[in-house]
Amino acid sequence: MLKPQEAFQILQEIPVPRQKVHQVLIQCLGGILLEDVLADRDFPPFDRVMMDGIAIGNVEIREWKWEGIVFAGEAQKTLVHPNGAWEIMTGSPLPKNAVAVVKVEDLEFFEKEGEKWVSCKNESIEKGNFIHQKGIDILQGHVILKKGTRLKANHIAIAASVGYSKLWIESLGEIHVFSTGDELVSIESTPLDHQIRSSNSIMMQSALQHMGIPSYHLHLPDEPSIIHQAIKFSLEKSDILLLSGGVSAGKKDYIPSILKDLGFEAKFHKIAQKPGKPLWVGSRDDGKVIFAFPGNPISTLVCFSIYFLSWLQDQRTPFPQVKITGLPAPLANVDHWIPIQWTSEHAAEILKHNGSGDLVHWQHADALAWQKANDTSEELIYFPL
Ligand SMILES: Nc1nc2c(c(=O)[nH]1)N[C@H]1C(S)=C(S)[C@@H](COP(=O)(O)OP(=O)(O)OC[C@H]3O[C@@H](n4cnc5c(N)ncnc54)[C@H](O)[C@@H]3O)O[C@H]1N2
Ligand code: MOO
Repeated sequence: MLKPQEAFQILQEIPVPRQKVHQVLIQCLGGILLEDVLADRDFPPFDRVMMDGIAIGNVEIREWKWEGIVFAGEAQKTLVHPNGAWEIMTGSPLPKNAVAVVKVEDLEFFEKEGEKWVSCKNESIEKGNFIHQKGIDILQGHVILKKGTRLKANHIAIAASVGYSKLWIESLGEIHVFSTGDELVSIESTPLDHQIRSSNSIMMQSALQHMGIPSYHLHLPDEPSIIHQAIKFSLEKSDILLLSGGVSAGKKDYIPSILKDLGFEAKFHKIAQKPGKPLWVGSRDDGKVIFAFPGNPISTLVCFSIYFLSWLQDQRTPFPQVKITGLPAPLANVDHWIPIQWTSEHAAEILKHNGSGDLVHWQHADALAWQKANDTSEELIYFPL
């Protein structure tokens, strides 16, 4: 049977299907930029005041005549008197002829002969203080975001600031998530004795949502014709499908044969690992990819976190070794994913649990330690959860 390491290698060969879309900015997070984004003006576009206080033209004196007040959003003023000061707010354009800004905390405003004055006790005032100089960040026409950037929240802010309300990106379309099994009922239901509430799909959907990936969920009964129809229909709308349940050896574990009927080639089915042995991953000639996870909640969690996310993000590598207390003896010929909880920065202990159907004891898991088959070492590499 395939080892986890071999499964990772196979996954690397399966391209992640992405679509080219001109997407509204709010939905661009996580997408890959297909165009250079240019600065439409200098940044900042004017000498921007960085502190509430006064703008002055003479840094040698400590008393200035008040000339007026300017707020952010008002057009640039002019400092008329060489020893004058404009009262200014953060974000306002520096008045013409001003060379420095002094913070309000260092100032005292007072009246002299019916006129308003301002003084400062601060000894060091230098030209340029608290002025965000026009064009110092970037000049108009220069590339502010490079093609190929994977968009994070800060990139979205930059695109907005240079006037791009839409971006050409390569993005994942909606991922369709299926739970399967006649024993499962919705979260809102009161289950009968032999039923359980479905938890796998919401676990996956919430993780996808956190990554900014839209998803759609459907629950399917253990009825081959319905499963076939629903998956066929989904494949017209979605490039990536995630399924849970129905992939092991039970009489109603129809998923692998249905996926074969729908034209999918199994890249692998079953990995020599615990939990998550019956994981099925396949693709079709048109680039569609399906991950069918073993139904036990922990098996889905482990396979989703380790295999699916590493494939999707093309970047998850295990973390360096950590010393773990309480490790069980290694399994013969089967790699073991062991839930661990941190006890200090570089050490962890194992969590005792009741197998891959036990969500309860796994709630404290910080990471998954990777104990390879027959490996007796006490230091293991791990994936954070
Ligand atoms: N004879 C064999 N039996 C089993 C094998 C095997 O190799 N030979 N493998 C075992 C392993 S390992 C796992 S893991 C499970 C996986 O089975 P399936 O993928 O076929 O999943 P189901 O049978 O449909 O469900 C298993 C278990 O998980 C619960 N489940 C399913 N979906 C959900 C959901 N959305 N939310 C919460 N819980 C879910 C389901 O009720 C079952 O209790 O097979 C072993 N058997
Ligand atoms: O994959 Mo199973 O998780 O060992 O129960």
